[in-house]
Amino acid sequence: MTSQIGQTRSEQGLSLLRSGYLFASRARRRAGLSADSGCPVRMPLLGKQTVLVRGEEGVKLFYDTSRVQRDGAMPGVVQGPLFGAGAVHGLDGEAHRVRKNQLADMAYEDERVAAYKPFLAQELEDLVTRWKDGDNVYDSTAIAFGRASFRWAGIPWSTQEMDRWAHRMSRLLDTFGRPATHLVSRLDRIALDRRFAALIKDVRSGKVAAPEDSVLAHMAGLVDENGELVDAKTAGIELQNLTRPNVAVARFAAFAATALAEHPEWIKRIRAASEQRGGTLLDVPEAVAFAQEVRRVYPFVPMLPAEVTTDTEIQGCPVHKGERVVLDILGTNTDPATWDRAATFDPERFLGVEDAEAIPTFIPQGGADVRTGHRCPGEKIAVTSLSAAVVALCRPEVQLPSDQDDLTFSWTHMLTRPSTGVRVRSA
Ligand code: HEM
Repeated sequence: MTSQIGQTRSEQGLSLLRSGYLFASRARRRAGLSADSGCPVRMPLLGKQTVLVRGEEGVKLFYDTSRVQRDGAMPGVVQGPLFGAGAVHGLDGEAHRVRKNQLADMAYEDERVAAYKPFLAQELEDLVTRWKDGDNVYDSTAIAFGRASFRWAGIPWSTQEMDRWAHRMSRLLDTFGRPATHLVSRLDRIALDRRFAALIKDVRSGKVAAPEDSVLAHMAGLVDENGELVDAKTAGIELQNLTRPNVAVARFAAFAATALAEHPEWIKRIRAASEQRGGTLLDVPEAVAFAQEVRRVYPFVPMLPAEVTTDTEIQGCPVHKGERVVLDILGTNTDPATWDRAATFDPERFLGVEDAEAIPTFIPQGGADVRTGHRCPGEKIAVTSLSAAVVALCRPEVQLPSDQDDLTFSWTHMLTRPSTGVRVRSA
């Protein structure tokens, strides 16, 4: 542990907009620290004193509910379009515990994940066939993951309707939070909220039959901390929060395609391991390790904000009640203090690791505990989707690109991805 603290006195909002994923390392440098320093940095950010933290100590502070809260911490420009108004992400205390447990029961329990796998495998098998006409990994896996999620959730839509909503969900991720496209994300959010609220109302009125014990049936019956049914709009938003983020795994799938193109030795290994298991797409250990390494080093969620509720300190840096603490997600996943050859892409590091979620500094989908904190309940589903897509991309008939347009992406643009979506074709 160190007591060195970085400090910047000028407002850093513009730097956040300009620097994207490089913001945290630039902030450390600007404060006189090295880019990969583990020391906290204090700065004014978007009009509020903020302490930027990373690593194990940072995770401990950020997830300590006796010292921080989420309510009001996420800028509205992100919270509204991305998660939806009143979603679990912004709740605290008992309201959060009760809502979160109902969602984790759906997404985190092994039986629910097992129930998802056949839908996913079917969609990806069909996708490899569709790749004969040429497509891109991002758009095509977004549709495949969307269809698999909606079917898993028991949503009784036609394939065309599933594709329409999966497309709007993936467009949300490409457009929210940017002045030029913000309106598109608002319109998609309004349309999605209306469609999902109508579905919940139809289930509640008996007009639509939700399969017994399905995710849809449980979300239609979502209750608050007083045991009261939550309103249809909020229940619809949480049903989206159990399906939309799986569509978002398409971003990691696009990054995985670039990583495979750059590490062809892993294509051979993953293909052989799948063939040894009869050609399955599911649970291939080499593909799971590859997926974990993609989640560790490729840029997706950059940082998370929370508000400090009591005077405290981190590594000798005072943090005052009412100030903001920002957890550097990417900087924690690649923190040289805890990761060997932190900047090197090496899936080998995850081979034989039984429970990657237990690594305190591996937080691509948040840290600490799923049931008691805000950690994402969808990690098992995300890793299932991503690793199966990795196996599909390693099939002998699949051709990955070598064009730089497909293999590069901006580090200053949030959310980033290769702009082509990574073109793909199967023979
Ligand atoms: C690309 C894949 C995904 C990424 C990068 C991701 C990332 C995250 C992150 C960073 C958080 C916030 C953690 C925190 O605030 O401490 C979160 C929360 C959440 N995620 Fe995910 N997630 C993904 C996939 C999923 C999936 C597949 C599901 C559901 C099946 C899901 C459902 C949720 C829910 C419901 C929350 C709110 C948890 C809470 O506030 O208590 N996510 N996710």
